Amino acid sequence: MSTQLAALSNILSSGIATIESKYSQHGIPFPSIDEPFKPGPLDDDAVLAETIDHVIAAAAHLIALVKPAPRSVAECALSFYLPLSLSVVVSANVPEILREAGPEGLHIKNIGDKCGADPDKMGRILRYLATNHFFTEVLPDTFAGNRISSVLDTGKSVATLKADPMSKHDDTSGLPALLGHCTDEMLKAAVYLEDNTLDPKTSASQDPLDCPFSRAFGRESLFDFMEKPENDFRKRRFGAAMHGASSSISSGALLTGFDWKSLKQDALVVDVGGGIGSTTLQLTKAFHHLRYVIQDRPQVIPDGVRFWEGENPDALKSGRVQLTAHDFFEPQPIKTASVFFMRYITHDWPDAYAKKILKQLRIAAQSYTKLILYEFLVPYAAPSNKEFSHIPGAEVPIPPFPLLPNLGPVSNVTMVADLQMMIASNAKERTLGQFIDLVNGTGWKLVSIGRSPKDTMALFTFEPVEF
Ligand SMILES: C[S@@+](CC[C@H](N)C(=O)[O-])C[C@H]1O[C@@H](n2cnc3c(N)ncnc32)[C@H](O)[C@@H]1O
Repeated sequence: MSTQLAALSNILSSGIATIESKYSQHGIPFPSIDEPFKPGPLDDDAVLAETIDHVIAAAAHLIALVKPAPRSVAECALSFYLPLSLSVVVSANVPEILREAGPEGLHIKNIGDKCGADPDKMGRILRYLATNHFFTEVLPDTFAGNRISSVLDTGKSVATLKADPMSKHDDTSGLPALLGHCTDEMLKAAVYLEDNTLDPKTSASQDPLDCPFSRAFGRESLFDFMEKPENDFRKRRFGAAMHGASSSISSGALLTGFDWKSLKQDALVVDVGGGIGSTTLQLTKAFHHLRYVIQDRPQVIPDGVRFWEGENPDALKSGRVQLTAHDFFEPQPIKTASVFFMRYITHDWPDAYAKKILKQLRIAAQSYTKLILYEFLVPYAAPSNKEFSHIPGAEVPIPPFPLLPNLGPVSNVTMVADLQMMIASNAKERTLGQFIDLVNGTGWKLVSIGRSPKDTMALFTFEPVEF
């Protein structure tokens, strides 16, 4: 019987061999960390995606085994410096400054001059990031961008960013915006996690305002907070961050987890709480025969119009895509939807509130209407007890020994999204059992779960039932 160390070593060596052979079969080199990130021809290769997940899980498992436990704790206790350092460099436009400097990089004196920060302090922050493979220290005190830092780059010139800082995140990938949202308002709220979890006044509360965000910023929702005039930059950044969230993870399950082609010509898809419409944009690119309505709070609609005017103005002009204000706690005015779709909505609300949203949609549904939720599905770190194995898509393959059933840190995006929801609104990402509990009594029944390699989210399809 193989030891854990030997089994992990085998997963790593066979995984690396598979990765190298896949790349050599396609006649392309494995991407260098010194080159900017670019989507590649193998990005949708399912075998490669699974192999990479196993390699990541094995490498993390190996580190957990071999690193002395006191060192694990001490390093973890100080790991908050990583997002904090990234926050500094993104706000100071360092990824753009270093892109303009090219592969030779720039000395910290010049970086400091260009971003108006003390060179010594900026250099120390950059060295910590380079030590963790964000950026490269090409010569002592001289830094260049690399593959990881390239995704923190808005793609705009430094001059443009300085001339119009409010628009920094408009028309970008949204990943620098996602980083900014997480390391600004969310990180400032997250430091209250311990106080909120252990305070008997808030510990068991389901009130969205009894959350760490309220402790940090006052008793108002994240959305009300964003809509204050002084938070206009944060609101625009949040819209872009949601777009970044879609581009950072494959949307495989969105497109393949439900048979969108089976919907009739001009069937209506309503993206409820659709934000600026970044998910609808992906659907419109893939499914031309459908009509789409994006509903959100009135304050969000102008940002949505601006987004569509940049991305696909014809869709608005032709009426194939419409943006309308609607409060999803109020009766749903559209009664002919083929699909009520929601991404990142149930995760924003504790069960009692999310149930109200689902009930309003059920009241407006026809017998043919489907409810589709595109959300994270929290995987247990324990083996499945097969409770829901009758639902297509509920079970996933068991990874090789000794990897955790949820592949450990491969599931971290889902795990931290769950904590992020606890911070923002006392809400949650849900396990499958928690989704079943959520829809119980709302008139919807889960009929399938669509998943796709590389997509950390799942597409849940529900059909109406009596309630
Ligand atoms: C996490 S964002 C998700 C946006 C979009 N579904 C996406 O995935 O890009 C949550 C959205 O819910 C909207 N929202 C919050 N409260 C709402 C309400 N009562 N009625 C309608 N939309 C609401 C917010 O404005 C925000 O756009």
